[in-house]
Amino acid sequence: MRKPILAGNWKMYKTVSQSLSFVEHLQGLVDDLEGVDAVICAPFPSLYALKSQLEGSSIKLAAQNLHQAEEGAYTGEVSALMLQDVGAHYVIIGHSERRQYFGETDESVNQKVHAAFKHGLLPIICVGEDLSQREQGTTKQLVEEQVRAALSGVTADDVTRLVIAYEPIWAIGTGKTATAQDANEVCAHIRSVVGEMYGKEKADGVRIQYGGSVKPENIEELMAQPDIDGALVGGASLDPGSFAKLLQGARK
Ligand SMILES: O=C[C@H](O)COP(=O)(O)O
Repeated sequence: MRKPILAGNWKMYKTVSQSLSFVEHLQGLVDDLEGVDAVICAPFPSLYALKSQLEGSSIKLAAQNLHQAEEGAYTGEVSALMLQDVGAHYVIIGHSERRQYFGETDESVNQKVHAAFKHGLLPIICVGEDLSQREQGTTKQLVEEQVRAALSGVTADDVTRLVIAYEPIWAIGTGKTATAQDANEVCAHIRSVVGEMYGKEKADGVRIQYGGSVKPENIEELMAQPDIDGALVGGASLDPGSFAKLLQGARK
């Protein structure tokens, strides 16, 4: 049985004080997180402050990116060790916005996955097609290539610790959600690819999220699908009331 995982990706929103106020408000709304892993993917400046505020809470922190190098002259970048040091537990890798605007490639995604594991961070690996790829019918092929590339060299022990987020690009921030059945079909395909690489037992242990215009109104329908184990939520994760409802809806 896979434990659902609901992650709020704040993207480039919220100052440190806004982040702290969000968590304070959320903690007043949610007192029981049994049955769901709650993750906040905050901007870099907020992570350290949130670490202290979340002391004793089961809410986990995630970063939204990392650099693959151990350290070095990479102005503006942040390493896995630095993120682990400020309390990150997970790190998003290969989000489509990073692939689109910052030149992230399947190769750099794979390097980042290895860098994350080396310092005890658990990757949330994002994959997904754009609208033209969906219309051309190449979604499964593309997602398969992304998954195979991202997991290259990852051990069978580590594979069950990471999370894969299927996010169709055309559904991100657009209000258009893939139907729950379509989303599940791609998530099931991702699981079968992991199965080909690592065996069915391992694949059955990997958590696969859906992302793209997830809201309190559609989370339960998505979570009812057998291969969807959680969600990576952008816009609807920015408000504590909405995030609390998403956490509630993510429990299976
Ligand atoms: O990381 C989250 C995704 O990009 C989804 O964003 P969204 O929920 O605003 O569509």
